[in-house]
Amino acid sequence: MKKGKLIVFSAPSGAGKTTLVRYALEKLNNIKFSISCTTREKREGEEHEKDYYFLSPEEFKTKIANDEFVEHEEVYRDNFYGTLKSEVERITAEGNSVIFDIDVIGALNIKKIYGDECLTVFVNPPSLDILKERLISRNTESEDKLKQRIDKAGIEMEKAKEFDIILLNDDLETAKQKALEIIQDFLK
Ligand SMILES: Nc1nc2c(ncn2[C@@H]2O[C@H](COP(=O)(O)OP(=O)(O)O)[C@@H](O)[C@H]2O)c(=O)[nH]1
Ligand SMILES: Nc1ncnc2c1ncn2[C@@H]1O[C@H](COP(=O)(O)OP(=O)(O)O)[C@@H](O)[C@H]1O
Repeated sequence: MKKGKLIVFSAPSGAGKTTLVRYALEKLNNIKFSISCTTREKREGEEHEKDYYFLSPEEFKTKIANDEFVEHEEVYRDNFYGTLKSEVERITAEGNSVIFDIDVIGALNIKKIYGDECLTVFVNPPSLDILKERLISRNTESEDKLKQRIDKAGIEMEKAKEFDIILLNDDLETAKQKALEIIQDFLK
């Protein structure tokens, strides 16, 4: 059986990585989503064990103590996120490749661990103003959470050059097709 590879999509909040990752998962059957753990509250429409493993801070800390994470971080104030070793093992053991939707630091850490077996894709918004508009129109964040995400975006965008590929998400259809091409090319 061919060993699975790792594809990491990353971007500032609101750039469109979740939209692109969901599209790729719909279209390609040899990639599976790495479900992360998080301590943030569940948004409307999200499901436990599908979008995230929604954990209490205590449950999250236990997993850190038991060394269950490949990487983990406090991405936003008081909100922890982490990739489980068991997710990567489960998916690659089935012969599938893993697709991640994680933050910029997490992405670069995964790349350090897995090297050439891993492709990092930075989803670039056309501009910071458009990023803000998308986040506002998604309508999922309080004023405070929105500000945290926007404040972090500039620093995250400076890291784009450390990624294997930068994917511009301006016209959504074009970006979706480009995302499929990038993944299929890497998995060839
Ligand atoms: N390092 C790391 N970041 C993660 C993980 N899971 C999700 N994230 C990132 O955490 C950030 C916040 O995610 P989320 O709360 O879903 O908000 P959104 O980006 O605004 O949709 C995003 O950049 C996610 O990609 C993970 O396992 N590890
Ligand atoms: N190319 C695009 N043009 C317009 N809106 C977009 C585009 N890509 C994504 N969006 C919208 O922008 C918002 C943020 O996208 P999302 O995938 O949640 O971003 P992220 O996961 O990076 O935080 C969502 O409401 C999504 O529908």
